[in-house]
Amino acid sequence: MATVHKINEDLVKERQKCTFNVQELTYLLDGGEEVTKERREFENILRNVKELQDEVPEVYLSHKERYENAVRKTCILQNVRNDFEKKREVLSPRNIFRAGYAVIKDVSPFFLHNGMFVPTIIGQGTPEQQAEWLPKAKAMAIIGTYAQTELGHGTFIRGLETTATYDAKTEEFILNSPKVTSYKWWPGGLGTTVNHCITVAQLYINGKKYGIHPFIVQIRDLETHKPLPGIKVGEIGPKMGFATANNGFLGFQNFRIPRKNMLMKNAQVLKDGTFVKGMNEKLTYGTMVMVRVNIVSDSAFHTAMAATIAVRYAAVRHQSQLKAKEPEVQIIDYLTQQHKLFIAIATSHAFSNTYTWLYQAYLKVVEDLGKQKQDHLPELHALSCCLKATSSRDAGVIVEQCRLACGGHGYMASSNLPIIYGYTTAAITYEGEHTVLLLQTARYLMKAWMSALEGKVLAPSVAYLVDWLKSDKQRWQNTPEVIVKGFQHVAAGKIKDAFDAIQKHVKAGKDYEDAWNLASVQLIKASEAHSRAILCDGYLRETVRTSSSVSPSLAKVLNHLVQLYIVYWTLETAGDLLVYSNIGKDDIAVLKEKYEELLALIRPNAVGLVDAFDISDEILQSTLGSYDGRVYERLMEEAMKSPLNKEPVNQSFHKYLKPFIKKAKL
Ligand SMILES: CC/C=C\C/C=C\C/C=C\C/C=C\C/C=C\C/C=C\CCC(=O)SCCNC(=O)CCNC(=O)[C@H](O)C(C)(C)COP(=O)(O)OP(=O)(O)OC[C@H]1O[C@@H](n2cnc3c(N)ncnc32)[C@H](O)[C@@H]1OP(=O)(O)O
Ligand SMILES: Cc1cc2nc3c(=O)[nH]c(=O)nc-3n(C[C@H](O)[C@H](O)[C@H](O)COP(=O)(O)OP(=O)(O)OC[C@H]3O[C@@H](n4cnc5c(N)ncnc54)[C@H](O)[C@@H]3O)c2cc1C
Repeated sequence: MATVHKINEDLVKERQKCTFNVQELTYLLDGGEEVTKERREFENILRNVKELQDEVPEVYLSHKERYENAVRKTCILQNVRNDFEKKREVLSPRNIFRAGYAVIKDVSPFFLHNGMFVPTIIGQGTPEQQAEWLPKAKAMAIIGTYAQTELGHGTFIRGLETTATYDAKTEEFILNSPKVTSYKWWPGGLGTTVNHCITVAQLYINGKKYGIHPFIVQIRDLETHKPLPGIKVGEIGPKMGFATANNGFLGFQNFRIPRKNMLMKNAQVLKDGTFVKGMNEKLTYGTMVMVRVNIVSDSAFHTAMAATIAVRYAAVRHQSQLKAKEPEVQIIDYLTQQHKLFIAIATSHAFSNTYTWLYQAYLKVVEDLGKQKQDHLPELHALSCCLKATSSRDAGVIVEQCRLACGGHGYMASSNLPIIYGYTTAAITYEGEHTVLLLQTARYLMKAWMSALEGKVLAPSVAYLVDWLKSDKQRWQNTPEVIVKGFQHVAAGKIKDAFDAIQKHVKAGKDYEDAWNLASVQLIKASEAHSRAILCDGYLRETVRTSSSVSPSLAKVLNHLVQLYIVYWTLETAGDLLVYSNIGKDDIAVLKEKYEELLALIRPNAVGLVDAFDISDEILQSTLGSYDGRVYERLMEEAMKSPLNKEPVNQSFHKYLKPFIKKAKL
């Protein structure tokens, strides 16, 4: 029988202090009691699968062993999931995503299968193509990835070099990787796991180039798993994180695939080689838009993980005295510690709230596209780009801040913060590099500004530009609503400045493209300001909306959090607000006090708030963040698992140290 340990006394006291119902918040964050129950039930089943327990912590395994262990466990996870779904409903994607962390400590080698391979078949395939591949892909009879990036190009996908040349005689495409730079590089699972992939390649028909399109390609034999003739595939080697994601490379040499393997929901190639244009060539980029939306939710979860670890640890950890002769204090009672941590909790809520409305906006665009309507696509693209960029970047900063808040122990692998940092920061680069995505949003903002100047009606997310042009700056008040307006004024001011900078360069004789480049630092600043205004506005609106449907005690805490988020960012960007809004120095002084008040209000609920994220110990994988707070015991237990502690004297002593010391004595 498993030993039941006592909960750390500090944590017991913290939980007693909590002023709201933790369970109620968990249900709210999950999207309903039923979702929470389903999640817990599934996590509980996984917890009891003996084969999923690691005898040796993964960190001590070699690169190869780690990968093999990840494949082994991912297969078990998939089987458990299939059994679960036979008896009950299909698990929600977020619940299966979360549970994955309890199984694979790092990133699953199957990750891109569900993350991008299946969604691309859904988003880019015709009904016939979906009927052919989806059942096999969903059942995992075929396993795939998304192979777009190449050694030479990741951002500029119009520059991809893999070619798909149509041969009308055989009704096939011939895939080739003409140069080393045209090798696919990065796709998750490609190294040694998948047997299929979506390959994004330049289409050629009769010598004419038709741009990039997605193709389904089988790359390995389904029986032997050997690469098919004409395929060169392998793993790219160790990275900063993503240790078990099995990222790979792939090259083609006159590799033939049938015509029906080009995903043709948008553009088509007919049997005779006629090219039929799609409604909008950018619809080929659809999977990326979906993943960017999802990354906002992932950023919320990664932030919640780090906050849970660091807040619980801060409640357990005592260090230094505030006053002489008094006991050492819980480090959570240092205001500087609260400053580091409470914004982590609020940020996770801000991203969850943002994801809720952004996902609805995404679904609406998908529905519209089905009716051949694409009016809201540019706005969704602009929003998904800047919110992916900002949420992943903020999450990276927050996770690192949480690590620092745990002092030396945060640097231990067993805290799990290094691995969380590894996959959180990867998201800043993948699915569209940070700066590049901010610049995509900036393109939209420049057009919006021009439309505003022309007096046109703007899309809701940029409608504030019209208000800004119409009215004088509002009289400043230190209320969340007026502060959000202030963020909009900053965004509008920076958008205008960037626009004017481009115009100035153009007037001085520069090409528009050069002018754009010269103004691009201002452009990314405008995009960042726009993101912050959107995040604060959306978070405030969602909180107001949900507050009416939850208990008054929970509504109060949610209100503290959203205020904290808004005031935190006011103080962080005070310089901008002083330039672009009516805020005064005195207002900032008042807000500094307000911020300290909010920290004090949140303090009794800090542990309750991270408990409400309801991240099980199996998912957290952290000596510092477990529910029972046995921090020191767990650190010691984990240390004892080091292979170096398995023998009293390591052989290197006899081999190297002893002769070395002897020589030194002579
Ligand atoms: C078990 C679980 C355990 C552990 C998991 C742990 C951790 C993982 C955590 C979370 C991950 C969660 C989910 C993620 C799932 C998978 C992700 C994993 C790995 C990442 C995979 C990848 O990275 S795939 C490759 C992604 N690549 C990119 O994103 C490339 C970026 N580049 C581009 O998108 C484009 O090239 C571009 C947009 C930068 C430029 O394109 P282009 O040159 O063609 O366009 P222009 O700039 O000239 O613009 C022309 C007009 O087109 C408009 N436009 C551009 N894009 C779009 C679009 N997508 N939709 C609509 N419109 C678009 C643009 O706005 C221009 O319009 P104008 O009106 O201004 O002309
Ligand atoms: C962990 C991980 C997993 C990945 N998984 C996959 C996968 O499964 N499938 C897949 O296809 N790809 C994958 N990728 C690749 C990823 O999508 C690309 O790395 C990413 O899109 C960035 O492209 P890049 O590497 O070419 O960077 P680059 O574009 O070369 O960026 C280098 C620098 O140049 C700057 N830059 C580039 N273009 C511009 C511009 N127009 N204006 C201003 N600055 C610019 C960038 O801001 C950056 O600072 C993965 C990457 C990582 C790190």
